[in-house]
Amino acid sequence: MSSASDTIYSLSSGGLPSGVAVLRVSGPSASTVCDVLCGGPVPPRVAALRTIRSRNGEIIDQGLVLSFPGPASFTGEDCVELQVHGGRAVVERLLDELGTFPHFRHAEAGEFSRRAFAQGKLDLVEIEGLADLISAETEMQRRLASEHARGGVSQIYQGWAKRLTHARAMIEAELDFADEDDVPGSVSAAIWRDMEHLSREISDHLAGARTGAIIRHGYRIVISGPPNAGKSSLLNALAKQDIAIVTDIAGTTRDVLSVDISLAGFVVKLFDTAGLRETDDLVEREGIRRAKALQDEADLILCLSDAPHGFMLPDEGETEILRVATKIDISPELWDRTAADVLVSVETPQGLEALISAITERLPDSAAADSFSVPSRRRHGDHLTQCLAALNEAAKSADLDLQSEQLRRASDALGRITGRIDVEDLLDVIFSEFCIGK
Ligand SMILES: Nc1nc2c(ncn2[C@@H]2O[C@H](COP(=O)(O)OP(=O)(O)OP(=O)(O)O)[C@@H](O)[C@H]2O)c(=O)[nH]1
Ligand SMILES: [K+]
Ligand SMILES: [Mg+2]
Repeated sequence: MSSASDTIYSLSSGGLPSGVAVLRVSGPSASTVCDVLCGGPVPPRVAALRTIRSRNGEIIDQGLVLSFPGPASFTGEDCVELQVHGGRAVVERLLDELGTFPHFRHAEAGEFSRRAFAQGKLDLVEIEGLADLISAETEMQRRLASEHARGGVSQIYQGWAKRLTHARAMIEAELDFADEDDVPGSVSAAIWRDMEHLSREISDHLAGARTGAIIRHGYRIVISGPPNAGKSSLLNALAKQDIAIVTDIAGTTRDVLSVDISLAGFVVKLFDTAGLRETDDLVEREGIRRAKALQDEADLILCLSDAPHGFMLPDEGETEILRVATKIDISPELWDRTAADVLVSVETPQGLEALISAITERLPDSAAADSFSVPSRRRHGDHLTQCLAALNEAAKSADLDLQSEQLRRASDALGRITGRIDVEDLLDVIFSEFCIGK
């Protein structure tokens, strides 16, 4: 049975063998590791070079020992870290040895972070940021994750929560003293002015959710157009890899093909799709259905055509579209300046740089100072939307009781983002994203 009173341990560094392996221990008995295996206590937060011996005095390894007495540690509990040689047998032996300590057990995935949350060292947004930081693969993902992990976004939410609490307190006061004349009406007016500002701030922040999603999940570009427009050829050219089959037979691509490329620090997901046309071929029809479905989820659609009047623009939807003229090596004279947004040929090749620039221009602006203070997850966006709805309800209502109740809802919604309230059901989901040792 896992219990919070256990002392937990695990390898916290990556795959073995490695130059150095870091083993982490956290819990009430962590410091006994220094006493029993490392020849005695070590000074807090200073690396101490020690010979590490088993209980029966056999030398296991020599390494650095660090002690972080709680609460000034990652988990908030007493922690000890052993930096040893990263050989499999060394690590195995040490883990075995730690397993023999009373009330010690191996940590579960994310358990160190979960303890940090339980001890109030980190809130949920910071923890999610940490999980993202560990899995970050692009520069933008790293910057987004870092902003969340270091508490920048939590600070914003805390500031908002404080203003909501203040507003509620003032309204409650007005309720309590409604019969008396000594609550100045201007207090209430000032509160509602601030709530209006708050509402706008939250809306602006919510508008950044798309940026957060693009950074985490990638910017989705669907390549579409009639058969033989050169879609697969363009995918291959942009990916600089021979991924999709290219032939002069119309209807070559049926399944959706996808490849990730990296652009200006973002993950860009390119999708090659079946050529759009009327057909009785069952397989091709399914491919076309999938192609159209994908357009709905796209951030950008590249509509390809090798003839000026051949563009098949989607009928509806708000997705941005770029008209890309293809194969312009064949008959460049067909194309006047307004017929397409970009002109390319994969043969010569030409126009690919211009196409890449046009795509890059449409990526979120990473230069703005607050580009990374955006909601990074769906759950944040959902709670913020609830918060905003309650706030707007409160502002509309003339009844003090209702105003107070709606403001309470608004701050509860904020509290759920950082995990201050009512998130028990969420915890397993969030911490399961972690690897063991974090
Ligand atoms: N000259 C020239 N030919 C091209 C160019 N791009 C593609 N082609 C040719 O056009 C034909 C069709 O290209 P694909 O890339 O298979 O076209 P597609 O749009 O994926 O076709 P489907 O998958 O069948 O819908 C192939 O024979 C390509 O070699 C280009 O820039 N210049
Ligand atoms: K083809
Ligand atoms: Mg194709």
